[in-house]
Amino acid sequence: MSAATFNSVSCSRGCWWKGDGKIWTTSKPNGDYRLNVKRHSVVSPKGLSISCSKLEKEVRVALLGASGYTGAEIIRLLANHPSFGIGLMTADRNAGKSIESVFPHLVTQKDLPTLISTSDADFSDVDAVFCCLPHGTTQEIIKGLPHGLKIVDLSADFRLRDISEYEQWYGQAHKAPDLQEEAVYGLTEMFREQIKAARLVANPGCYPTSIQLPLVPLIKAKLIRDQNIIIDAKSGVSGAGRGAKVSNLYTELSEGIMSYGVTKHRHVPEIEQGLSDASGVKVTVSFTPHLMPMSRGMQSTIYVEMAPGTTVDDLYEQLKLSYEKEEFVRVLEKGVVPRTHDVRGSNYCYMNVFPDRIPNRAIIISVIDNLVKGASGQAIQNLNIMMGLPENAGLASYLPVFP
Ligand SMILES: NC(=O)C1=CN([C@@H]2O[C@H](COP(=O)(O)OP(=O)(O)OC[C@H]3O[C@@H](n4cnc5c(N)ncnc54)[C@H](OP(=O)(O)O)[C@@H]3O)[C@@H](O)[C@H]2O)C=CC1
Ligand SMILES: CC(=O)N[C@@H](CCC(=O)OP(=O)(O)O)C(=O)O
Repeated sequence: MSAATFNSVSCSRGCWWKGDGKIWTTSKPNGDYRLNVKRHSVVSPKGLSISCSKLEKEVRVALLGASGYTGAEIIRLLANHPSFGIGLMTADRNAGKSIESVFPHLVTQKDLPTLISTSDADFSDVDAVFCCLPHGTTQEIIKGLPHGLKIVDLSADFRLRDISEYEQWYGQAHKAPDLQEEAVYGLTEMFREQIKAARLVANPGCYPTSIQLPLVPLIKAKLIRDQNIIIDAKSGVSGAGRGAKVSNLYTELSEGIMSYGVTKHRHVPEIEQGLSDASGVKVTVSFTPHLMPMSRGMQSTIYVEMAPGTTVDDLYEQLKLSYEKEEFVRVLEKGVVPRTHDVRGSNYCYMNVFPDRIPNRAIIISVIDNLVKGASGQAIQNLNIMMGLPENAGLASYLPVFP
């Protein structure tokens, strides 16, 4: 016998509920209670484990890839979110486990659903999806989701407008070109208006976030030359995800620095897409990422040529002006060096600009936490906007963790 064969039950609080096994309503005031039924253990109304709880979090989100680093970070950040509750969590190798068995630091997060395989997920009870799956797996999964859901995809699968460029840099054909056309690039501070109306937001990569935030306003204002931009960037190892790789072993990483993806990192086309849009002509950059012996954090040090007659003070004032109303982007006092330590665990980007010793050149330093502003924090910022909530909901209370 399944839950659908009866239509009225009472819960442990003693209130009566009506329903069909899937959707339940109660006569409780304002309908702000949710009935919790363990559907898989249903034998009869008598055998049901039934309780109801006050519905404080009215937006139900699904978390695909909850057993990865960005998934865990979304769970951590949502603990303080006033409106987003997690209704569904998926995993691959970890399907069938509880979240605290995968991430013991989340043991205090009670009432989270058991991790299930993405292919077993039922989306009928959720309003929105955070997709934290590896790139290359995401297009087909998102294509199969019910149309009414708001989706923020943290992977790179919908970031490049030109699908031939996706194929060139990611080594496989795009599997959802129609969806690519409707996807909105989720660099929040730049595309807020488009994000409001979006159904699918492509959350930016961590390096592109730390690089575009300082460069886009300066290029738009024509204060720097849009050519000969050199970007030297460094990331904590969590940027590579939780999957085991020899190159990410402690012995390989500790007490050393490693450049990787030299001249061919897949974030190049994403960075160049954003900078070219800002400039109006094709921009190419020299970009070299480095793996640092730290778990999280990202710094981009960017060398630029200033436009004729422009000073470093002009660049500084433009950045100040561009971000004066932004909560999560801070242009530090003149001369103060941004440090990854100062944004760790928070959704902030800190930046500053310095004169180079070579005339007409400037050095920009931008730092973020790759897992927060570079991934899960910006994803929540975007879903807040998509759901018509305050943009800082659930994010403002996270101060950086220092040291
Ligand atoms: N880490 C970072 O700093 C950033 C990451 N991103 C992007 O966000 C996405 C998630 O990254 P991250 O959390 O670091 O990655 P992880 O490798 O830590 O986690 C990946 C998640 O996806 C699940 N998974 C893996 N393969 C499949 C599959 N074939 N089908 C269904 N589920 C699968 C894993 O399940 P299980 O572990 O149970 O096998 C896990 O839950 C990636 O696209 C990444 O590029 C974006 C910005 C920054
Ligand atoms: C240290 C490290 O390996 N970092 C990742 C970037 C993480 C990121 O921004 O992610 P996606 O584009 O994958 O979403 C890399 O270089 O591929």
